[in-house]
Amino acid sequence: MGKKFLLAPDSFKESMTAKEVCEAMEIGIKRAIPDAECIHVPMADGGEGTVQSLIDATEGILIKKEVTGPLGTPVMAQYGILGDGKTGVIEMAAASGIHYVTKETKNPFITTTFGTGELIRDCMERGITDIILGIGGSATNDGGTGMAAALGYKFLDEDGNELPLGGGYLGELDKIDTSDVIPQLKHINILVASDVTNPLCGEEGASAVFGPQKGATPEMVQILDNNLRHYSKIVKEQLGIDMADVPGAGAAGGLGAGLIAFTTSTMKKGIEIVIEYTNLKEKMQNVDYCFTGEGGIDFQTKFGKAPYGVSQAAKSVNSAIKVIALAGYIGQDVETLYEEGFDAIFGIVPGAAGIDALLAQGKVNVARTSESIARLLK
Ligand SMILES: O=C(O)[C@H](O)CO
Repeated sequence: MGKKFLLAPDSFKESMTAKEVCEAMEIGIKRAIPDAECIHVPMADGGEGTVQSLIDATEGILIKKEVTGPLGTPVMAQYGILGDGKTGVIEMAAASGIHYVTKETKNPFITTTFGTGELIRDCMERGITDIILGIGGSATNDGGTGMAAALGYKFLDEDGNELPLGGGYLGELDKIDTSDVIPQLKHINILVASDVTNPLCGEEGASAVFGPQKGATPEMVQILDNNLRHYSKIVKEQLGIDMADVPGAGAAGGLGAGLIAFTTSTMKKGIEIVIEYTNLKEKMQNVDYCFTGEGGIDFQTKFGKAPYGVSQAAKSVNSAIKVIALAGYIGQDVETLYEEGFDAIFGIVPGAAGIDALLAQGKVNVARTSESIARLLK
């Protein structure tokens, strides 16, 4: 009987989607072992590429939707519906990401997560009840108020006027009006995959740590931080929810906090969500070898990146499964991963070349490296 290989790489950013990496791995393996059985499970860790990988892994569909971008102008975003037909998967950056602003236009006083809320609303209108929401890579610092506004919450000043969108105005927040919240919202469960565990405010908070990359000067950081503190005080007083110190509340400019306050949400590590929704462990039964990988692998891989999740899953299913990782770039202290379930780690780069050429040749390099490895496994 042919050897059984499970192929579960993350994408190699700017070079290949996770699905393309699976295909290139299979080409290489079959050159060495023609009767090898290859199971493809494209992976992700909750960040960029999660929608594509989960759609590919579950045979879901991609939905395109025009929404309000971070600067208030329309952007064309996309999200996924998984193969089960009832789970939506959204990357907040698709609607509210930092790639929509430039050096000239970035301004966390006015950027908004409204478009992320519109994507959630679109899911609801299609009868979706469960949403996986990857948060991070945002242009925003609005505490998720824009997202909530798209779902019917109103943020009012002391004269009863609605505040303009953006984190710069939250210092004037006096009342949160819930009378127009979309009723179905309470039936939606959101599984939040956050890229960081920072709290909402303070030295480790959203404004201080991530505000500068979104265009905040030191003075703006101070104002934004005070505004988020004031906002969390009002939420606590009026809605009885204390979100300030929840790990991840400060992710995506405080969208983490907004999700806790205004929706039924659970935060979980992105890779755990992906492992669950792709049924990775079930697919690992009776597997001989597990190939994984990512554009870059180093000691940080063990802090929740996809190849780490895959190695842990494989060893928990059967410690005899050999876990083999491929990467374009192998970085610092990679040998520490040998204690984390990785059996071998291979670089795919054949020799010195410009980065553009290497990115363009990703599939060839993955296939060749996979073939070489598979020749040892015949
Ligand atoms: O979007 C951001 O603020 C960072 O990615 C942290 O979540």
